Amino acid sequence: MRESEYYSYFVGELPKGCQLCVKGAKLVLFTTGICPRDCFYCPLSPWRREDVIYANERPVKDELDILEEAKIQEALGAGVTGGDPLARLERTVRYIQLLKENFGENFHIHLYTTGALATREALEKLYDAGLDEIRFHPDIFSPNSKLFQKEIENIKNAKDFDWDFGGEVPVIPGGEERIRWYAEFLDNLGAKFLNLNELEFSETNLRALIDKGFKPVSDESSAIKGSLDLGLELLRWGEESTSLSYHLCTAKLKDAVQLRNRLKRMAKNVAKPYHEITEDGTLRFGIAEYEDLEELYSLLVEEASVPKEWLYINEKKKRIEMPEEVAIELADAVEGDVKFYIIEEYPTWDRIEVGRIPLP
Ligand SMILES: C[S@@+](CC[C@H](N)C(=O)[O-])C[C@H]1O[C@@H](n2cnc3c(N)ncnc32)[C@H](O)[C@@H]1O
Ligand code: SF4
Repeated sequence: MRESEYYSYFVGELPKGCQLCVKGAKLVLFTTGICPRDCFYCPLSPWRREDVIYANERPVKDELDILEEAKIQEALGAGVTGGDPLARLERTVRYIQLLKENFGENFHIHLYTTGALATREALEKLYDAGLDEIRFHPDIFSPNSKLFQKEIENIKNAKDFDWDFGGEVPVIPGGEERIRWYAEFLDNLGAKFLNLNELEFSETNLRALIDKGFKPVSDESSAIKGSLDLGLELLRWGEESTSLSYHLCTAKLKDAVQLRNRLKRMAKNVAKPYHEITEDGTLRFGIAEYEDLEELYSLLVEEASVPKEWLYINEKKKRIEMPEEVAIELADAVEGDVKFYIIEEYPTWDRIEVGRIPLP
């Protein structure tokens, strides 16, 4: 077992999908929130459990939204996710074709599924559309359920196609026997890898996790205590006992490496002349807030002589955006009720604000 340079651990080689993901080069294509399962650890928010479509954070109204987002990210591939993308099979197949048609054969596409809907016919359609890699997440922690039996039967179909296939499950403390069973099942089937995810809480699943006795690692982390250590133990076991590759993907990898790298790729394509791109891939700039934006704009252009190309009236957020240095200077010079701030935002479609410093 080795530690990667991205705070994760592996045995053998990282699946191609992971290699591109850590670089922030995988578009996250969420083709539906519909899912045949109801895992107690499901991290999806209620509005993501509907039949909604997103390319990263961008809601998809038509196919152009997907292409636009992939271009902004300079994506080299996509991870197709959900819900269960197979719950809307025709749509998922169409999007895989669309990405391959527009970005070429080498645009690497992997897909996550429960396996519940992965009939031979469904897999054939995905394979014919160009899917490169498929990851199964059956309900291994509820082995007596009917759905689980069906998932396991379906997964056996994956070996008949010339793609990379494997498993991906969260490491639930106490679930080691089940994970070992799944690793052996995949190994006997001739699968390539088993990915293990450090268990994380979200607003949605926190209650259920606490009720089962799980606890967060610390106030700063979304990881659950005991999951990482168990994952490491499973990798050591897997290295000895199976010929699969393993990747233990940590909460820290997702937050500190994958997200940061994706933001950096996107920032350079969305930054306006008044934005500074920070080391974390966020956009930093100044803003002025005032009730009459037209009046404020005239004041800045005519009296303070700020070049127009440095100013942007953001009607939606009711503010004027500008370079940080200009806001600092103006905060000193302009009197009255205008409020100046330095802002840090993600370069994502939803432009989440991650920092706000008021200027005196
Ligand atoms: C976010 S899901 C997306 C696809 C699909 N909904 C699923 O669960 O397979 C991708 C992977 O995340 C993992 N996962 C699910 N819930 C998790 C949680 N609370 N913490 C960490 N990983 C989780 C599973 O291993 C799953 O294969
Ligand atoms: S399979 Fe994924 S989307 Fe479906 S309930 Fe489980 S965690 Fe949620």
